[in-house]
This record gives sequence, structure tokens and C-alpha cells, in this order.
Amino acid sequence: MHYYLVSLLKSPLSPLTYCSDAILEAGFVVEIPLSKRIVQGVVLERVEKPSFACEEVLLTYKTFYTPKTVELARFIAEYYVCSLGEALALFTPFSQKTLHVNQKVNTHIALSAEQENAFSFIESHPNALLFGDTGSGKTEIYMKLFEATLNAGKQVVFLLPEIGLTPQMKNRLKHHFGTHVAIWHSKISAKKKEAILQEIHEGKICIVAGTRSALFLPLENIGLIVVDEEHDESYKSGNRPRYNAKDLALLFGQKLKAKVLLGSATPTLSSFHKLPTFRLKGTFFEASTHIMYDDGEHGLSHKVVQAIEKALKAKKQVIVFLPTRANFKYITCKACGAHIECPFCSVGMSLHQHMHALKCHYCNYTEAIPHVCPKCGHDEIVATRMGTAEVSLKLSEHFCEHVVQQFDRDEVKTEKKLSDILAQFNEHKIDIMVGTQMLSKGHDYHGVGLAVILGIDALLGMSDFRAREKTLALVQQIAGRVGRKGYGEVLIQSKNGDFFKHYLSDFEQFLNDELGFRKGLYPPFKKMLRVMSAHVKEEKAKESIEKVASLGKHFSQIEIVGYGKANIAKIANKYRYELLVRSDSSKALLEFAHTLKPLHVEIDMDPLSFS
Ligand SMILES: Nc1ncnc2c1ncn2[C@@H]1O[C@H](COP(=O)(O)OP(=O)(O)OP(=O)(O)O)[C@@H](O)[C@H]1O
Ligand SMILES: [Zn+2]
Repeated sequence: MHYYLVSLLKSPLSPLTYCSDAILEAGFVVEIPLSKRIVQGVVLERVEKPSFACEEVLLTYKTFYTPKTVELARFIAEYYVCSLGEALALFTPFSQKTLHVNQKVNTHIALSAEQENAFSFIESHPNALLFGDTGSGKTEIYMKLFEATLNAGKQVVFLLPEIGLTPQMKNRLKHHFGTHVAIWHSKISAKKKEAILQEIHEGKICIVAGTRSALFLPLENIGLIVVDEEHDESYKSGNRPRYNAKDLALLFGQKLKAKVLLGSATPTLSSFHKLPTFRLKGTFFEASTHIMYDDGEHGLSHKVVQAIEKALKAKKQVIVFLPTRANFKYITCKACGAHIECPFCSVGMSLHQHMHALKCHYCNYTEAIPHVCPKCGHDEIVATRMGTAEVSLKLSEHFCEHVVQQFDRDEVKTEKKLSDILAQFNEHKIDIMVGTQMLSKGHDYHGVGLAVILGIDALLGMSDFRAREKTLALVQQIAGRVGRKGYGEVLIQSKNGDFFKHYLSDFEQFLNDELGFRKGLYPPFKKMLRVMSAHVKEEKAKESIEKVASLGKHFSQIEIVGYGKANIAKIANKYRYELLVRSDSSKALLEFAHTLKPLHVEIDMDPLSFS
């Protein structure tokens, strides 16, 4: 008998010892019994016969993880505080050695002088940030880098945000690289995935463009990782392990000796601070944008309606942004002032008119619209803070000869729907598009003459040290969708006009000023860690966090910023408590975090969300 240490895929357990008659190679995927179940594991190493009896390996698969992959997974387990098996499970295993095929390509792209400078800058730095205005030609530079990487016999990973894989981007990639490029994201079918993996092994596919899971494909010979729209928060995983694909890209680059490039028109303060940056200014669009402000009443004010009317008369298209989905966000009793809350979450129910229902956006609980206040019985219930559905409805009533399209997660649920709507919009079959954050994401709209930005003060006022950074980036990204040809207008409804007036034309200045505010308090100067506990019994959730806090007092290099009820105190019937720690050293934070494992709390290293 031989004995092996086996890491259990997807399980939070530490590696266990199993035995086998056969000689097993490290890295191979095996099937093993665990209590009464059969699970998959990865052979880590051969070990001495233990003093206890162990179970036998049932089956050895042909798939395996390379030593490099296991090394990367070990880092993920350490840094994001999960088991090795959970970290390994992020990766797609190899099924065979990759054949080495040198693919020669020629994109025939002629870069401008300034783009050439950016290209050389990137060539001469192992990691870099391309801070380029919208339309400054970042994507063309990426393509040129892909070409060079392929011609050097290496592979490319091109990461895009969840919704950034637009039909336009696909077309551009296919145009230049044909069958050498594959698109990868969680929604493609298992069959398609298998076909892609096969072609990767055969060396036919050497560029993978995809969402964050594309970082974990069996690529043996990566020469370049590009993270486009690096400010986008969809690179951060919302589940354990709560990794950030952008940060992992930088780590992978270092370990695999691959170049890593982050790109954005509105980079994060962290990337701007830590990476060598090339500032690419100007735009290839022949356009000018005029920014206007409305500091009056909220919602579809006179000024807003007038601006839309003017744009429509000039045969221009309009986009309207607001941060809220549904018809209304708050349903309030006029007599007692109570909000109607979800019975399972401490958040207001949203009104979805077409479903004739109130719906919770956190747990999806749905109930009929009440006629009287559930608290006091009064029959005057009013709705406040309009959402995308309501604004769409109001606009289609007012501009009844024009086509209005809602553009958010309620309306755009599939990739097909997304590309259909975008195509219709670009064919000018839609006049007004009303949407949430989805509107701002890298889409290339040709005919937009006006962008209206509503409800932005709610975002600016969020209790999050990144609120200013996130909001300004969002407004700038939306503004960047306008006037890609000719004259365009942006109308921002805000009582913080001064902030936007000061910084909208100069994001770089904002970043430099913001650095001053963060010094000594927040990232990128401090490392942060968030600990969450959730329990159906409020006492339990609270006790756990208090235990975490008292443990934390023994670690001299960390500072507990605060702890208590989370911003959203209850979700899906579980009470939520949180604790925030910061330190100059990630090592100190991790030492603390790893001692918390027995408490079954959730650990979020470098958190982005504080709700
Ligand atoms: N060297 C060039 N010569 C001519 N046209 C160019 C050149 N580089 C880019 N363009 C054109 O300019 C437009 C914007 O370029 P590109 O999409 O690469 O910019 P971007 O910075 O990636 O934009 P976004 O911020 O929207 O992602 C495109 O239509 C592109 O074809
Ligand atoms: Zn709920």
C-alpha cells in the first residue's frame, strides 16, 4: 500500500490521507470516499503510513493540476483564507499536455505615435497600467500586444468584466485573430467548453477572452494577461474564496513570468498608486461633450424632460441612468411613515408594477402590494425613489411616439437579449434606453446625443470610503458613452455639482487628491479585512463577532476599525454582524484571519463591498 495526502476539491476541510495499491502522481484528480459520500480530490504528495487506518482511493482520473497550479492555489488559500481544495476547485484541470504550435498572425493595425509610445512603455515593464481616456485607442493597443505575444509563441488571457464581453468586442477579436481566439464565461455550455479546452490543448486557440473564470484555464504558456476596465467590481468574487481576479492576474504574472496589463479610463486608486502608469490622452472620436447640471427637484424634472425632448427632436438617442431597479425603491405609509420592509431582510421592498408585487432585491421574497399600511392600517401608501421600470414607464407615456427600452438585470437576463437590445439600439430602433450600471459598461453606442444621470447623490453618499472614487468613475464612464460622434450632452442631477465640475474633466487630478485623503487610513496605504458572521439567532451572530474582536486584541500589528451590526442587518432571515480590521501589513492581517477559522465566520480580504 502507498499513502497519499489528498486535497478535497470544493471542501473547506484540510487535506486528508488516503491509500492506494497503485503509484499515484502528484496533481492527479482522484475519486475518494468521505463519510458516506464520494467526492473528488487532488493528490498532493506521498506520505508515510499513518498511525490510523485510512480509506482507499476509488478511481484516478486522467485530469491533473500542474505543480505551478498547485503553487498558485496554495497562495490563494493563504491569502483569501480558504482551504487548498476550495482554491484548486477554481482551476480547470489539464487533460493532456498542450501541443506547442507557433501561430503567426498579422493584425495590420497601424498605431498612432502616442499609441506606439504606450506600446513601448508596456513592452518595457513587466506590469503596467494603461490609463487611457475613452476612445483613446486602448483596445487597439491590446490587439497589437496580442499579436506580438502570439508571434512569440505564447498564450494570451484577456479578462473583461461580466458584461463587457460585448458583441463589438467579440467581432474585433474574431476579425484580427479568427479561430485563434475563444470566448469564455460561466454561461457557455459544457459541450462548448469542452471543445474550447480541446483546441487549447491542440494549440489552435491561444487567446482566451473572458470573465474572471478565464484566468483559471489550463494554459501552460501564458505570455500576457490583460485586464480591461480594471476598475470594474465584477472581478471580485462574491463567494468564498473571495478573490479578486485583477490582483490574482498580477500574482499569476509574477509566478508565471507573464506580462500583466491593466487598462481603464477611470482606474482604481490602488492600481494607479502601485503600478507604472502610461497616461494615454485624447480620443479618436470626433466629438465634443457638454456637461450640464440639474440641482433642482429629483426624478424626471422639467429640466430633464426638456433636455430629452431637445435631443429627440434633433434625432439623437438618449440614455438615462439611475442606480435603482424596479418601479420604486421605498414604499412608505403616509400616516405613520413606516417603510414596508422584507420580513426576512432589513431592507425596503421594491415595487414591481408589472408583476403587481413587492419584491425583495436581496432574497427575492415577493408579496402582493398591500392596500393598507401593515403597521397602522392607514390606506395611503406612497412610493418614493423611482427605479428604472418607473422611469421607463413615465418616459414612454410622455414621449409616446418614441421607443423606450429598460436596460437592467430585470430586463436583460441572457446574453442573447443583451446583444439583441444593443443591436436594436445601434440600428436606432430604440430612442431612449433607461438603465442601471449596466448602461455604463464599455458598450459602444454610436448615436447617443444625451446622457441623463439621475439619483447619483445616493451613491456619492454611501458609507464606503470608495464612494467618491466609484461614483466619479461611474459618471465618467456614462459620460463616455455620449458623443462618440459629433456633439453630445450630459445632464447630471445632483446637489454635488461642484464635485463633478471639479473632477469630471480630470480623473487624474481626482486620483492624486484622493490619495491625500486615504493616507494613513485606507487602501492603498492600509490593507483591510472584513469579517462577517450571520446567524438566524441574532445573539449568536453578535457573540461570534465579539469573540473575533476579543481575539483581535492580541494582535499588536492590526487595528480593529469597528464592529457591530452590518449595514444591512438581516438578509434571508439571518442576522449579520461585521468587523473591520486594518493594518500596514497583509501578513499581520492574515495571521489574525487564519486563527478565526474555527469560528466559522466569513473572511473577506481586500473587501470592496460593505453592505
Ligand atoms: N491608430 C488608430 N488609427 C485609427 N483609428 C484608431 C486607431 N486606434 C483606435 N482607433 C479607433 O478609435 C476608436 C476607439 O478606439 P478603441 O476602441 O481602441 O479605444 P478604447 O480606448 O479602447 O475605447 P473605450 O474607452 O471605449 O474602451 C475605435 O473606433 C478605433 O477603431
Ligand atoms: Zn428579503
